[in-house]
Formats: sequence, C-alpha cells, structure tokens
Amino acid sequence: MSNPAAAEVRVPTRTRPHPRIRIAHLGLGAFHRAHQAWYTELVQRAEPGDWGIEAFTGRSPAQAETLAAQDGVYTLVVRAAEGDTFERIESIAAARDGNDTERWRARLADPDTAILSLTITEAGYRRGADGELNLADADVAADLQRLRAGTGEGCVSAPGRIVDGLRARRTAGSGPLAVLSCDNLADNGAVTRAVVGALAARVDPELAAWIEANVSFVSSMVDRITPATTDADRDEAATETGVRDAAVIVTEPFTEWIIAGEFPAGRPSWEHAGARIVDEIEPHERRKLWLLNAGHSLLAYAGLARGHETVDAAFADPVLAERLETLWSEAAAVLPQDAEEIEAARAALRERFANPRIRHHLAQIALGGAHKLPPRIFDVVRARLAAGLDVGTTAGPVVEDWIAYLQRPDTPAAEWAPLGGGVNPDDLTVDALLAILAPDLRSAL
Ligand SMILES: NC(=O)c1ccc[n+]([C@@H]2O[C@H](COP(=O)([O-])OP(=O)(O)OC[C@H]3O[C@@H](n4cnc5c(N)ncnc54)[C@H](O)[C@@H]3O)[C@@H](O)[C@H]2O)c1
Ligand SMILES: O=P(O)(O)OC[C@@H](O)[C@@H](O)[C@H](O)[C@H](O)CO
Repeated sequence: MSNPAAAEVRVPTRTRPHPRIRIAHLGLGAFHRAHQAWYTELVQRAEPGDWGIEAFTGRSPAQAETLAAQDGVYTLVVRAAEGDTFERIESIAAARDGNDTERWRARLADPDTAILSLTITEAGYRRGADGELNLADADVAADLQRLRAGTGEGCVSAPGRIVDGLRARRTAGSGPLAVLSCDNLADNGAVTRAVVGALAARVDPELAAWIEANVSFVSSMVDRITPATTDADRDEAATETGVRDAAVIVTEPFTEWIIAGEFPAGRPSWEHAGARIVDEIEPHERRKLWLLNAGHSLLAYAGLARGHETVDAAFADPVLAERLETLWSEAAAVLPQDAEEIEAARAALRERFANPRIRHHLAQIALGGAHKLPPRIFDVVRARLAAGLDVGTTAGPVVEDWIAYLQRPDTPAAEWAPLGGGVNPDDLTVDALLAILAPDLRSAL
C-alpha cells in the first residue's frame, strides 16, 4: 500500500523475538539477503526460535552498520515483470563488521554455531590460475604471518579469517561444524576445503588435521538474480510500504538452492522452504554455471561493447540473443541433463533475462572475469574436447570481448591484477591471456 508520509518515520522492526544464533555468515552482501537469509526466514516463520544468523561483512563495515541500525531486519522486494511484492526478513539476528575479530572468533567458538556459510565472491577464495590457494597474494601472505604469530588479529582474506575462526573453535572445544559455500564456483565445497586446508597446514599441521576431522565442506548451487540496490529502489520501496528501509534488497521471483554434503551439527529444514538436498552437486552446478552464468558473462562483455547497460537491454539485441542461443547449444551438448530439462532451463532463462524491471547492470557482472571465465567458459570448452567435440564458436569471441573490456578506460585497474604484471595492456591477445589462465586451451581457442 502506498503511504509516502509514513515512509519518513517508520523503519523495519522485528515481529518475532530474536532467534538463537546457529549460523555464522561471511559476506553480508545483497545475495545473502535475497537467498540464504530468505530460505532461513521461511524456516523461522514455520518454526520460530532457532537458526538465527550472525552475518559478517567481507570487506567494508558499511552494510553491517546499515543493517545493525535496523536490528538486522530489512525488506526484500521480489520484482516480477508484472509488479513487486514485499517481504520482511528477520532471520539475521546480528550484523557485524568482518574486521571485528573478537566477535568473529566468539561466534565460531560458540558451541551453538552449527554452520558457517559464505558469499565472498569468486575472487574471495584467493585461488591462483592453477586453482590452488594463491600464497603469492599479498593479503594471504600477510594473514599467514599473522596466524603463525598466534594472534590472527587483523586477518583480511576470507581463508585467513576462516582459519582464525576455526582455530578459536578448536581451542574452545566446541566440536564439528559445516562450512557451506554459496558462491558461483564449480564444486565450491571442495574449493573451500582446499584453500582453508592449504592455509591451515602452513599455520599448524595439527590445526589442519583437526579441521579435516571436524569440519565438513558443503557444496551448493545457488541461483537468484540479485542486482545491487539503487537509491531509486529504496525510494520506491518506502513509497509502497510506508517503511523507510536503508537496507532494501531487490531480487527476482525465481530462486533455486541445491545442497550436497554433511552438516555434523545440524541444519535448518531448508528443504521445507524449497531447497533440494542431493547426493551429487556437479550436474546442477554445471547446468547453472554453463547456461545462466556463462550467458551473463557473454552478455556483459559483448553488451558493453555494443553500448548496452543492463541484461534485459543486451538480451533484446538480436545479435547478442543469437550468440547466446549458440553458446547455450554448445554447452547443452556436454550437459548431463536430458534435452527436455535443458530446454526448460533455457526457456526460464529467456524469461528471466528479459525481465525489464530487474535492472542488472552489465558492469557489475563484468567484474572479476579472471575468476568467472574459467568455470563459466573454459570448463565448457574442456568438456567439449573431452567428449570428442570441437571447441565451439562462442568461447573465443567471449574471451576477445573480455579483452576489449579490460582495455576500456573505465574498467577498474583491479581487473588486471589476476593477470600479473607481465602483460602489456595494449597488445593483450587471447593466446597471452590463455597462457596465464588456461594454458591447456592455448592451442584450442
Ligand atoms: N547477486 C547475485 O545475483 C548472485 C547470485 C548467485 C550467487 N551469487 C554469489 O554471491 C556473491 C556475492 O554477490 P552479492 O550480490 O552479494 O555481491 P555484493 O557486492 O552485494 O556483496 C559481496 C559480498 O562479498 C564480500 N566480498 C567481496 N570481495 C570479497 C573478498 N575478496 N573476500 C571476502 N569477501 C568479499 C563483500 O564484503 C560483500 O559482503 C557473488 O560473487 C556470487 O558468487 C550472487
Ligand atoms: O554474482 P557474480 O559476480 O558471481 O556474477 C554475476 C552474475 O552472473 C550472477 O550473480 C548471477 O546473477 C547469479 O549467479 C544468478 O543466480
């Protein structure tokens, strides 16, 4: 209901008592609040009292400060092509600055804590081109020194913070827990295990052995398109709900969560909210990464080059829509699902990408290409070659478009960092790029 006058005075407030905190989350961004916190909210509405989340920011404290000022409560705007619906989300019991080491350790050391979930971006796992923990990363190297010195105070990388927190849990004798990755990476649980294990082994082999014996690393496929919130989104929500909410999140109606792994200290009944618990994650991850995310990356780089700003605008461009369909067909040839299931996923994506009311900026999707292209584009090429197929016609042009994006004057300098210092921006070639990120594909693409 529209109520602009009240919008200036009311803020979101809690309608249920604070739940007992059982989940620690690292990466308090938009996606966590549209996805895992929403599933957990549905569980809490049915069974109040348990499974509260204490969420920590990954880098800047800003999101924690905004949310903490509202006692963790915020409005989720579910934006369909036809209109918006508004949901109050109360599952986050506490929002914290990730730099608050004392609070972080206390949360991980608390025997109530059963799960540490993550949305730290692909880059946050600090892997090098070989897929292993990048020990040459300056933050990782500094965190290793801090952890070896015994304090761990001031760790900045996600692997550093996780090792520090798990050490606190071991010292407290608080028993096993699950680490649950919710980032767009293939086999994200195994990736998390590898980077955490590699760092822990260099800090203290006994800690690494404890982690191996007590911590399960759960994989999940996550899907819900959630763009960065704008001032216009906040103003519209205030007008419609009568609540002035600085922490509004806008998301699409579609949502999917598929989870595989053990939760040794328990978990919420997320399946009652629509999540699926499976034995094998890989087919689901591939479908999502190779259709949705690969499609997003194609539209981002080619769309920016053709003057588009958002996904729906790029998708409405017939040239790009045709390239996208070809990319999907090339991926479909090496996906394990049957033709009917793949066509259903493609049909849903056509509708989702065309939603004109989700203003998903290509510039946001374009960020982090060095970490996004390997699972989204290169792995498809590898699968095609392994199946005796050709490389297809779409991967090479995506890499060329990415190079053009890297060379744009408005591209953040940080986008070059994963390529190392040895590349000349003016004459970066597909071959030079593959030599760094995917040497096995040099002669193929
Ligand atoms: N937004 C989506 O549509 C969507 C959908 C599926 C999955 N995801 C996953 O969630 C991630 C976050 O997306 P978002 O929309 O919340 O982005 P966001 O920009 O709103 O938030 C990013 C979060 O990650 C943290 N972070 C960023 N870099 C980090 C680093 N190097 N180390 C540790 N933490 C870091 C930030 O502090 C912040 O909490 C994505 O990268 C992706 O892996 C997002
Ligand atoms: O969130 P990122 O940065 O990994 O990638 C941008 C988008 O491709 C991605 O967020 C999708 O919107 C999402 O994966 C949909 O579920």
